Amino acid sequence: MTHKVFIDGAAGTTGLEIAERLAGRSEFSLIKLDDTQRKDAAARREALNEADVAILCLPDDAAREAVDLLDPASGTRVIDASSAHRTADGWCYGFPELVGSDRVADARRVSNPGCYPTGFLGLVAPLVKAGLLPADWPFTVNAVSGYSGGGKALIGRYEDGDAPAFRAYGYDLAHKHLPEMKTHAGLEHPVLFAPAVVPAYRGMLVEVPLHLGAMSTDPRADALRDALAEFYAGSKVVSVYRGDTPAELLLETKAQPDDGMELFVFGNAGGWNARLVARLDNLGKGASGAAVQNLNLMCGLPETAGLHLPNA
Ligand SMILES: NC(=O)C1=CN([C@@H]2O[C@H](COP(=O)(O)OP(=O)(O)OC[C@H]3O[C@@H](n4cnc5c(N)ncnc54)[C@H](OP(=O)(O)O)[C@@H]3O)[C@@H](O)[C@H]2O)C=CC1
Ligand SMILES: CC(=O)N[C@@H](CCC(=O)OP(=O)(O)O)C(=O)O
Repeated sequence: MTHKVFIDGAAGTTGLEIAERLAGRSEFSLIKLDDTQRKDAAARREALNEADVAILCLPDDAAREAVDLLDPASGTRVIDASSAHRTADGWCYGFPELVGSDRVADARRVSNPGCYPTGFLGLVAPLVKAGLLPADWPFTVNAVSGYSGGGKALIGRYEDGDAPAFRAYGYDLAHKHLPEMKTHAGLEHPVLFAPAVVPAYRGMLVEVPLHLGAMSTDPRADALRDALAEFYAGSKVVSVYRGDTPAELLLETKAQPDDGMELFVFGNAGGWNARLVARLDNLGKGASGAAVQNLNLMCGLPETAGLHLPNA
């Protein structure tokens, strides 16, 4: 069976990387709109309703509009890469390792996680669920992202303009990723989120520093690492680092696409402090790779087919 897929926003950063991952896969045929039609509501409506699966790679408002363009009787299933539906009723949060592959496979509406939340939730959600980290803890997230995380506009600023060496932002403390981090980790308080951008195209480090000794659950770093390793034991996408503590974690300026996510747990000798770190590609598990993983599941195909993974 060939699945008809329409990428709405196919000319954008996330859309192009999804098409690249689907190229050459005979299980899918892509519905394409040319440059004169790609923002035309009538053409998009037709393509959206013709598709078996529509993947929305659009700004939030345009993603909501795309959902409105769907005929209520349409059988089209949706994967939304935007942040429009990540905590919305009736949408499955498209993080199969956390919500269960079966739920994604059966869903009609799947909201792809944000790139930063993928790192944060990948680290924290299983540990809160296991009772190792308290749900009422005031979590902090420090993160750096490659500039493709900001889509075409930020890519233009870095590649055509005067690229800053380091760009910290989010000082309004109201980043759009806050609701999904709180909701899907099952937290009582919003996280304190400090994002930044570095002059590399792709890649991110998402770090959660923890004062373990001040927690009611009094966990140890080794126990957190063991719990994460057990939780992701069956995953081909998420892995937990078990080696010696590296002196540094690096993002490469010319990194290749990578759809995996590696989790690290570092702790000090006294057991008071820990740093949880996720290393991922914002366009891999943070966006396009995750969308293709979800698409595979929704179409009953091997979960990691077409992904940029060593053993896929
Ligand atoms: N980049 C990343 O790492 C990640 C992105 N996302 C999310 O994915 C979505 C897409 O992001 P990204 O690919 O980076 O963004 P881009 O800006 O690179 O691409 C968005 C595309 O949508 C097109 N577009 C805008 N409005 C409409 C419309 N009304 N109808 C049809 N097409 C439209 C744009 O057209 P034009 O080319 O003319 O501007 C552009 O091609 C966003 O919601 C983003 O937040 C999620 C996780 C990570
Ligand atoms: C570097 C950069 O600008 N990143 C984006 C997030 C990218 C992403 O995850 O997209 P969603 O917002 O759809 O989740 C930001 O901070 O707004």
